[in-house]
Amino acid sequence: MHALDAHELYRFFHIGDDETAALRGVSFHLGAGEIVALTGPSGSGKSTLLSCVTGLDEPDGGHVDVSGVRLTRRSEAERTRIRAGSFGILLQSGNLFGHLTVEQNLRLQMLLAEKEDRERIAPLLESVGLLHRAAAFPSELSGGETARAGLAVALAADPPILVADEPTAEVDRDTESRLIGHFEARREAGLATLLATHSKALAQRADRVIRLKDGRIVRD
Ligand SMILES: Nc1ncnc2c1ncn2[C@@H]1O[C@H](COP(=O)(O)OP(=O)(O)OP(=O)(O)O)[C@@H](O)[C@H]1O
Repeated sequence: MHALDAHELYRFFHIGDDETAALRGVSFHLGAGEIVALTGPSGSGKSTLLSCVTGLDEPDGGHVDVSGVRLTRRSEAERTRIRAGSFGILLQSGNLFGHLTVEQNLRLQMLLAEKEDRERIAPLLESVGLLHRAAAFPSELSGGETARAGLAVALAADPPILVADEPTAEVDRDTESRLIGHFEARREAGLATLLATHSKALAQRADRVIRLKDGRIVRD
């Protein structure tokens, strides 16, 4: 049984008479202890796929299983419950609550996943270069700091599946290697990691690369 299974996912968007087929029959799996990099040009469907596999969006066709449990076409409450127990998620829309500090956002994530561990907060913030911003509110962070705080939140509860959209987009090289270290530690711990990325350095360290083009998986 895989940590994540996507079966023949389709997703269409309509604006007026125009239809965009963002996903056209995408199937893949993600094993425990595996890092998979999702690559492809802008508009190829990466973000749509991440939203569908986490149950934040519903595919128009196909389905997603999380550790063998069907996530697709469940009630919102059930999807939320499965998501809280299985996923750490950083999408482009962000994952920080604006009325909470960076540290409070991390603690909330741990509470939601029922894995509170205050000892982990400082080392985690340090590793993303944000210890000095623990008491800051999201509105006080730069773009790069926001992305790193969001990644710390997604990692906070050691989720069985980490899903992150461009986790190293706005970081310098040193921070990127530290973040890659986090992903590799997850691999060692048998946790699954799915990363949409344009970073060659990151894709090279993945166990597998899945490349999307026009909503389909293609070979390089
Ligand atoms: N909510 C939406 N409404 C209409 N069209 C959408 C919507 N979301 C995505 N699309 C379209 O679906 C296609 C896939 O978009 P998606 O954001 O998944 O691509 P991407 O590979 O993540 O791109 P990027 O690398 O630029 O983030 C694009 O043509 C996009 O314009």
